[in-house]
Amino acid sequence: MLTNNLGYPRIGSLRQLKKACENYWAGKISQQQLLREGHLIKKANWELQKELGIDKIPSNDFSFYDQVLDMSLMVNAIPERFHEVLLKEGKSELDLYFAMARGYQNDGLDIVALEMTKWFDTNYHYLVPEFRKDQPFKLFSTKVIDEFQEAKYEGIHTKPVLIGPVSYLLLGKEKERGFNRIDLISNLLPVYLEILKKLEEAGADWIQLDEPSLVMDLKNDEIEAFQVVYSQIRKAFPYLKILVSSYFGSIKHQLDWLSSLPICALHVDLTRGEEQLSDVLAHIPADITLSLGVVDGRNIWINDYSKSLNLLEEAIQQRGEERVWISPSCSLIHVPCDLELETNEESLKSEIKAWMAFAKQKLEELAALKKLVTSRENELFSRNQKLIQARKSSDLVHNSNVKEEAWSLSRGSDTRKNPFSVRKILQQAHLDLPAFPTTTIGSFPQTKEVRAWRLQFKKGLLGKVEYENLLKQEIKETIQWQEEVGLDVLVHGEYERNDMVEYFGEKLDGFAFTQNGWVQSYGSRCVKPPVIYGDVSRPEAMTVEWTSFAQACTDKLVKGMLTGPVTILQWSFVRDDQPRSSTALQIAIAIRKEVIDLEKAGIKIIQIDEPAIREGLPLRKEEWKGYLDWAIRAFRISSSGVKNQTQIHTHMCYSDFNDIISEIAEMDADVITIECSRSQMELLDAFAAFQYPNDIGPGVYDIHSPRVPSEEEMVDLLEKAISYLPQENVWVNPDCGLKTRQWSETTEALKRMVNAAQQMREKLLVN
Ligand SMILES: CN1c2c(nc(N)[nH]c2=O)NC[C@@H]1CNc1ccc(C(=O)N[C@@H](CCC(=O)N[C@@H](CCC(=O)N[C@@H](CCC(=O)O)C(=O)O)C(=O)O)C(=O)O)cc1
Ligand SMILES: N[C@@H](CCS)C(=O)O
Ligand SMILES: [Zn+2]
Repeated sequence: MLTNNLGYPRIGSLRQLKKACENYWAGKISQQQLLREGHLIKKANWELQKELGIDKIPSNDFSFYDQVLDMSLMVNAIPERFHEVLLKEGKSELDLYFAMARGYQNDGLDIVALEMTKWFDTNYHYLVPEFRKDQPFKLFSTKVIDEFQEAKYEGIHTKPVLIGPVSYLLLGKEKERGFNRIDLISNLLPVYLEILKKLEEAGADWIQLDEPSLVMDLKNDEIEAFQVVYSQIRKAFPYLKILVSSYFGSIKHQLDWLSSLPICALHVDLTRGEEQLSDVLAHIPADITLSLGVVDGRNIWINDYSKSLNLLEEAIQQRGEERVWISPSCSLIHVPCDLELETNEESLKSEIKAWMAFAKQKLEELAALKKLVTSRENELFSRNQKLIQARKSSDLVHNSNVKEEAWSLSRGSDTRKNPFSVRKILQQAHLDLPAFPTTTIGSFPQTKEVRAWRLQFKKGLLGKVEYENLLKQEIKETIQWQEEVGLDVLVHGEYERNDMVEYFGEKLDGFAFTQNGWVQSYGSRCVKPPVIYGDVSRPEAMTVEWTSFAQACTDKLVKGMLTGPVTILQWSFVRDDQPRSSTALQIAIAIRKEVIDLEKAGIKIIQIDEPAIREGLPLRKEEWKGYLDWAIRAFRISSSGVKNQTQIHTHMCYSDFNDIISEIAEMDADVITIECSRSQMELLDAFAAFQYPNDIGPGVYDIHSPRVPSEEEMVDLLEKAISYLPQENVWVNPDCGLKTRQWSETTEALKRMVNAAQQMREKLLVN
């Protein structure tokens, strides 16, 4: 029986890739140095996997920015606006690649980046391929072949990984009307065939084609595309072994037609739909190898060997050891690299650490399971089972007061005192805001200085009072600056937060956090998801002091800034010993208390960010209702403890709301700010069609790109916005927080944004 890995984290265990990319973008290192750093990470990953005894080691799982963007470059899906980059002196394929990811504002060019969106239900973001009618494809980037050769040169025979052609098309977007992107399959397939030919010539035997769209609801023409693609591949390459890999859910609903797909191996995610195994065994022909994803690639808890071995044994009995592989459920890019780097008892108690496994430890688990399949009479097994039992009964996990509070929550705790129409009038009187009120989403640039102060504080090199005074000075200056620019609703800037989820994780009981547990979120940006191990409660106020300080610096309104329960849940590693809904409820109660305390402290506007509500949506529609019921209720519980006059904002980004607009309306936030600029306000279609009643701030400034939009662009976007929405409901704001931007970009962009709002007021004779 073989062990099979689908993908390994590519950021480097100390985030070497982040640092190298950012240095390259800043012109501090050469392209050669960047490529060298990439090579070192790949080499280290391949060697580690070999050392740990992984039989099928992936290549092309590395990426300098994003694996979907890599595919777009491979098949030459490069929108025309980027073509000029290569004509500029000294610009290479890699510069073109980064231009597509980040936009390009240089050498007299001003090019908007590709759109970015969530990778299925994860906190990873990919760059959306753009498709046009009858679009031709051709082989452009040979990265997959180069990386196979690179590994071969290091003495490692790898299994190249590509996103399968059907999922690649489904992940993209039609950029003009009158066609369906799946119809491009006949143009795309020849490029895949050409690549497979080159890989075969280079000596590859197994190829992994990731088709995560298999876990979604597929239309007939999409199923037909699967059938055409894989039979053509088999016809062209009778000796190449194709592993089709599904993940993030069950494929039970596809088995009727999947059973006749001419492939050599199929990967299934048994951590999400363990019950599918018996159906898979019954439907998938016995000569097809099954790669069983028994080790959770989305969470950090140790594997329960007893449970995994039961599944593996069921499969082995049916089709023999040689036709069963042991795998993580999906690529390991969604978990941090190495638990051994966690040595701080204060943030992660050793008792809890013993229940956890990161990417490296998960590979060790695969190797252990391979050993244990022959016999459980082994120290590895008994030690594992002891830890599983210890976690179940640990006092660290259970808090009866918290459970009691959740059970006894009074009826009506999830409803504001009056409907929005009443609240709007009261809030207008209370807040006295102009038409097209301007605001920002919360964070201001997290400069090197701010991060360095925090690092020094954490290392004990800076005292608490000194650290807090530095942050207060920063807040004071930010407030003054916002007043000067003329923004209407100010924010304190979130300087005290390392991250909008990790910060709350550090303040709440029931959470542990890591020193080095980085996971890629997009490009060079990483997060350290906190670990929810036990019942959640709020020992003390978390943001009141900072917000009150900011409010004391100005007569203008300062908006309190919180992260919502669903987002805290979604962006943490969660408990797997109770339903997500129970954990969400506990967090909601904690946030509700914070909202009430902010109101008591005189804060009149409070924003509860919920960018991950859409991301948490189950991948299959039939499961949506169950999720939305508890997720929306959690938000409502967190936000409904305040008076009518207190204005509740929420914020969402990277999401398409078309299909959940009525639930978004049920959240009943007084104002919702959303990301809209890259998609040119397309998202507002849904709000308009639904006649969304509350206020909306459609983002007019794409904060993911260093590019500064012009005032005219923002006016254009606002004009578009009021063609969808009643103008009295429209707010003016960027797409998201500004923590990743430089001050120079922020200053210019926000001045232009305030001017754009003023232009709208003048044009429409409102104030
Ligand atoms: C809004 N988004 C968020 C998502 N998920 C989150 N958990 N948080 C989010 O804000 N998902 C959707 C979107 C987009 N995603 C991201 C994700 C990450 C960032 C981001 O800016 N990340 C920062 C890291 C933030 C952080 O924790 N910083 C630490 C500093 C740690 C550090 O690097 N220290 C250095 C020393 C300081 C220095 O010299 O820079 C060191 O130790 O060497 C902190 O502030 O304390 C990133 O840089 O990747 C944005 C959007
Ligand atoms: N308040 C947060 C929201 C990010 S989604 C910020 O401004 O960074
Ligand atoms: Zn956001």
